[in-house]
Amino acid sequence: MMGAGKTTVGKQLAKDLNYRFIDTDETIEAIAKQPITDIFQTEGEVYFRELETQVLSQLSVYARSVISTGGGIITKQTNWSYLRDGLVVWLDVDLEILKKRLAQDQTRPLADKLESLLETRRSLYAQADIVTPINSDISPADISAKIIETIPTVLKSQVKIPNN
Ligand SMILES: Nc1ncnc2c1ncn2[C@@H]1O[C@H](COP(=O)(O)OP(=O)(O)OP(=O)(O)O)[C@@H](O)[C@H]1O
Ligand SMILES: O=C(O)C1=C[C@@H](O)[C@@H](O)[C@H](O)C1
Repeated sequence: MMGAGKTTVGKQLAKDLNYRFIDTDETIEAIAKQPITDIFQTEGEVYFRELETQVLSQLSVYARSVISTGGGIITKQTNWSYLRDGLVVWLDVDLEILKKRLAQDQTRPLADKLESLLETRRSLYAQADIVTPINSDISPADISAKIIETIPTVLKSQVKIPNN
């Protein structure tokens, strides 16, 4: 979700894992040579979503990478096939915390629909491999540590041990 801390926590996680960090929003802005707010205004959301899928499909083949995505990436079924190339993390931040973080921010075109977007998207976010609830002050370093701690359990549940 926008404002959840994907960039902040993602960068910390990449540092802790010694992985590279890539942000799909930043990549789209670099390719389109304009800010996302302008892309929404001039070309519309459907155009943005098409770019987003193409960027994700290219990035999903990268190994040893933390990829921070736009909060709406989970809304397209096609995107899930790319997301599943890695482990998907949902930063499940309380609505009140999100509202506070985004109150002063004019750079997220859909921020005024925060509450309804979260409600419609919640079940999609919940399909993540790792769900990290954030309902109080917790530092990006502590969130990153929690995610790393959970990885072996997730992998264990996904790996099928063959019969001898
Ligand atoms: N764990 C945290 N504790 C306190 N503030 C945080 C935390 N994580 C992020 N923030 C702050 O919340 C704001 C939004 O964070 P960030 O830009 O990382 O979110 P995002 O999920 O990447 O947003 P978007 O997808 O809309 O770009 C920033 O001002 C950031 O400093
Ligand atoms: O939640 C969303 O749909 C979005 C979040 C941002 O990161 C951007 O990807 C864009 O503003 C759309």
